[in-house]
Amino acid sequence: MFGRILSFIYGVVDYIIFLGSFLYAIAFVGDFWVPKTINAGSEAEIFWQGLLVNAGLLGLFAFQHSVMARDGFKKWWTKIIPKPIERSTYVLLSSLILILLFWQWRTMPEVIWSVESGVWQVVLFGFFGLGWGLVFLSTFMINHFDLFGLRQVYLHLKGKEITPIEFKEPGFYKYVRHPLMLGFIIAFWATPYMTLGHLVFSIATTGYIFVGIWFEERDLIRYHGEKYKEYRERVRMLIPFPKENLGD
Ligand SMILES: C[S@@+](CC[C@H](N)C(=O)[O-])C[C@H]1O[C@@H](n2cnc3c(N)ncnc32)[C@H](O)[C@@H]1O
Repeated sequence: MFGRILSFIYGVVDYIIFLGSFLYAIAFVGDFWVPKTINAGSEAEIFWQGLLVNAGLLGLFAFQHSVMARDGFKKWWTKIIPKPIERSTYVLLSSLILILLFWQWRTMPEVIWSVESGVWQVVLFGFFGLGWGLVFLSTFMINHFDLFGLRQVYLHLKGKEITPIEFKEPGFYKYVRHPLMLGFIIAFWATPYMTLGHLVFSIATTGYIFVGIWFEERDLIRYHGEKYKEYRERVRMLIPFPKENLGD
């Protein structure tokens, strides 16, 4: 019982760290409210140095996120750490790498575009908010508490078996297969003030999202077989229009 309570506390603490880093990410990318943002903080003296540091930070996040989410890694990893805290540990490491990124990010202030019109600024901020809203709501449509490890430590606390999440098509998932990723793409690109640093961030994260989707769908087909294949035939990856309307 003691171990179960400890696992639960570990899961809750990880979730709080995740929530803090997620909220910070909104302000970091949006370039408001917090002292260190994508455009505010330390600038590398040599351009290539800054680019290398930023690429390294983004690469580290992508590497951790991709490797630790794979089945083969999980099988090996759960011989070392207990299964109920596997997801929480994944979430914790992701959050810590994000915090490292916020802290060590080098600004690259060269302006790529700057929207002066007040109306367009509001429109772009609206899309920025819409993107984050899409991310947040999509997590609840799949299973917010499973994605961030709380469900697993709760079931363990109650002495119940940890069952996998079934394939489903709730809410936004009826229109696109990856609404959460679509939300990130919108939030990362919708800005009235695009600097070179922000552009590097947006290009790298968008590229990584496509790689992540490829890996995720490979796993989803393995778990859910024909059901997911049929879903993929019928529903688009990211563009929320019925397939037949765009004729592919
Ligand atoms: C961070 S969520 C992202 C989901 C999706 N890629 C998106 O952008 O909305 C990743 C988890 O969602 C699960 N997942 C993705 N689509 C699903 C679906 N239609 N039904 C159930 N689980 C799904 C994957 O197996 C994975 O564990």
